[in-house]
Amino acid sequence: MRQAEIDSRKGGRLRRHRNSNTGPLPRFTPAYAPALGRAPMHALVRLPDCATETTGPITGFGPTSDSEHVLIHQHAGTPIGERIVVSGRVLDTSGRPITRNLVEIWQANSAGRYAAPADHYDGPLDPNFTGTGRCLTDTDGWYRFTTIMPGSHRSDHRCDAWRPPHIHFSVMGTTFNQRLITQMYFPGDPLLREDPIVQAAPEPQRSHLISRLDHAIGENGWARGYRFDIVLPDVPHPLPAHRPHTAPVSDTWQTPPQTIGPFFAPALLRSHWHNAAHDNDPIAIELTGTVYDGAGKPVPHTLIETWQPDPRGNSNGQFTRTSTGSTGHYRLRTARPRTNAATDAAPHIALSLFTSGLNDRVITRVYLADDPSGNATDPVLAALPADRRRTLLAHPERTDLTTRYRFDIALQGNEETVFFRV
Ligand SMILES: O=C(O)c1ccc(O)c(O)c1
Repeated sequence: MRQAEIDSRKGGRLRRHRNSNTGPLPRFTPAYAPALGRAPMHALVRLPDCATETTGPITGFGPTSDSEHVLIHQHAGTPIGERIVVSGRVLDTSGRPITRNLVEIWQANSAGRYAAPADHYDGPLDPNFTGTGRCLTDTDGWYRFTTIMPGSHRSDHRCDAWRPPHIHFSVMGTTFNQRLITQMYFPGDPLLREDPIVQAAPEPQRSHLISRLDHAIGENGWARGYRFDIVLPDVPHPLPAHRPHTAPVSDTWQTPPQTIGPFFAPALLRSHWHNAAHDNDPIAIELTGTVYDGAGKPVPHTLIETWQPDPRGNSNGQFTRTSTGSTGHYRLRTARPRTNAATDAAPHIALSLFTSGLNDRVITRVYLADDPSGNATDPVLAALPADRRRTLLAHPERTDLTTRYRFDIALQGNEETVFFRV
């Protein structure tokens, strides 16, 4: 199909989106091809502030070693490329530093190739570069990585399109609401103007995706420095006595999300993170399902994270992270959700889904279908039309060892899952 034809079909779909007054999803962009089959068509449903989404995993899974922020020392030899230091502060819009918070990055090597099995671009791999790093912010919200300048990646969606060199950033934030995945770009890059992922972010936020050359951050004669600050939305803070360190910034300073893309696995996944329950926990449940696109096809390389606060209302809840891998299917293990002292909601699990084609994550809730009396009291379920309410129910499938629930997620189509705005 010719590009003009593709664009006009996409345009038609987008117009229908607008006319039906249901969407599109914020930051939907038809020029970013996988968005077409994946961006939900229904408007996001506003969630009331509730303990589930206003608590969070705080540091998530902390780094296991100090060297994880130096990406050029992870192998026996030195990776090929220009050395750079990337550093900045993580703040909220009140100017409060987000401290001891997990920042994770991943990027292509200097030839534009990711060391991820899902990347089939034929640029050379560098045996000395994985391109993944992690660190915790310090007490002023600073993070710092030493890496190499990424090359431009050939887009899978158009053979004549090259992504501007970029570094993917994942920041846990202090609550489920604040969780952010974005991308950092480099100043003066002519590819920025034509990249549909960058362009999907509205100005003035778009310019906050572009780092600043900063010699104070680099190391004289050894590495160039780039400054990239990340501003998360303000949320009720778990530490009310905490004093702002900088002046508050306006909401338009918030760092916009950017797609996770398909190549996050080496950076974000560890083999045990899909399991938040103890091995012999009698109340653990398994949650399994498939993520579907609008054509009913499974969606591979999708990141799923779940969160449920401790039922006593403190912040030691359960967090899981897993992916749909190459099959589109996911499996995780967590505690059976219980009634939470701090909410009037029926037991449920909060779930975020990040995938290529979506510049922002989508958020949903998992309720258990075998708790009809509890679900009948839930104000969020009650506010939904009956035919959409059922998309939030996980169905039990008994096994010998544990209770397994099935929760399929449809990004589009007749059974489109209800997605929320927080
Ligand atoms: O969604 C994608 O296909 C895609 C590919 C490569 C990237 O670097 C990226 O950010 C997204």
